[in-house]
Amino acid sequence: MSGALILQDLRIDQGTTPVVALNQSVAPGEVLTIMGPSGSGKSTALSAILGTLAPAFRQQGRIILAGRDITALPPHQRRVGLLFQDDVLFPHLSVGANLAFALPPTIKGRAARRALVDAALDQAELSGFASRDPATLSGGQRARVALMRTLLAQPCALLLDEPFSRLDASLRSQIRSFVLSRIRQKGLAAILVTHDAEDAHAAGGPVISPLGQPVTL
Ligand SMILES: Nc1ncnc2c1ncn2[C@@H]1O[C@H](COP(=O)(O)OP(=O)(O)OP(=O)(O)O)[C@@H](O)[C@H]1O
Repeated sequence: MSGALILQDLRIDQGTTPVVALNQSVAPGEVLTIMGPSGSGKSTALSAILGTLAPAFRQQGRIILAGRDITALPPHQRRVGLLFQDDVLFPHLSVGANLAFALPPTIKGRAARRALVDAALDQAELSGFASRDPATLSGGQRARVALMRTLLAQPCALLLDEPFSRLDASLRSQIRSFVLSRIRQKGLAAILVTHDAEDAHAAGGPVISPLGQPVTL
């Protein structure tokens, strides 16, 4: 299911200091980029959307995803996926089992679950990798499996927290294109947090600070 992610006067304060102030609508398939110096509130904005904001902060405003007000929902009911730089696969599970673990429990039956895992591996150009040990994958292969695992949970929106920063330059642009093409193909509303102007440029959407000011690249 896809739909817009609407941050309606989302405001997060720490004491009397505003950390996040966003009034923004992200269309299906669009990527909003949030940039800013260390400590400026980028991760705080993502935590609020995920539903994991620390108690030290005060939150106001509403978060609407695909027509549903998710502001007060617990994280597992929000259908918001997260991809981050240290995304690790479970080392004791095969690649296929790592992917199957992410599938919603509503998808029943071994054959149906297996078919979805195989289709995800195909899309990641990793057909035949289901029984592989994650430790035997290259960095790029691991990054593609981590993305497919996030997508198999069938999120409506995808948050990307510096997801490419551990990859070297050539792999970075390859994985970035792969991630962006999946976002467009699935029509996911996405928010990218990055320090990298090239990432922001490739994302193609608006670029703003956690306080909602436009950022010039
Ligand atoms: N759990 C917490 N409890 C209290 N204050 C916090 C907590 N997490 C972050 N902060 C503070 O909130 C502010 C925003 O932090 P945040 O992590 O959102 O910044 P950031 O832009 O993501 O930084 P970085 O680029 O370094 O990851 C900072 O002043 C930080 O010290």
